[in-house]
Amino acid sequence: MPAANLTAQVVFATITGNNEAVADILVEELENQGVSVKKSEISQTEPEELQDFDLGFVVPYTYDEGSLPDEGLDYFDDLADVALPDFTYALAGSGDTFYGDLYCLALDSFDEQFQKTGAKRAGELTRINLYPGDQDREKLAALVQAALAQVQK
Ligand SMILES: Cc1cc2nc3c(=O)[nH]c(=O)nc-3n(C[C@H](O)[C@H](O)[C@H](O)COP(=O)(O)O)c2cc1C
Repeated sequence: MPAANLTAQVVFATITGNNEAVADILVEELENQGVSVKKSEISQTEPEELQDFDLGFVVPYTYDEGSLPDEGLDYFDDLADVALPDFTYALAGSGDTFYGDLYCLALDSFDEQFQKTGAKRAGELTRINLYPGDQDREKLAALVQAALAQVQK
């Protein structure tokens, strides 16, 4: 399937803007590949919406002691009950390396939750320290390529 016929949803959570910047890079990289993209703030999004797309990206921040975004808790809980057999998802997010083992832990939590849906992850959990820089853009471009390769298999 040419990428031009594919659709993707990019769901993000942010307080200070770093994760929206990550989401914007993903949107740009996807659109550069001809994918139609819908960007959506997590508290305004139902996980069932993923069923309307070929690919899903979730971009959460991590807060106190490795916690999920508060405003994303409903989305997170409801995600476990959505059937996404063979759906391709990918995860990226900004945290702060200062937090050591808790660095970007929300990505690990979302990965576990997605496993319950039957969806398959593309690429690695893409952890970004604070605001995304040039190297992060390269990592995010690679993540998009991995997701497109998986969905086009
Ligand atoms: C009170 C507080 C707790 C935080 N806890 C974590 C954490 O456990 N792990 C982590 O990686 N980052 C943590 N961070 C850092 C944020 O995740 C990081 O600043 C991120 O870039 C914020 O994303 P946003 O700009 O999209 O809101 C914390 C930040 C604050 C203010």
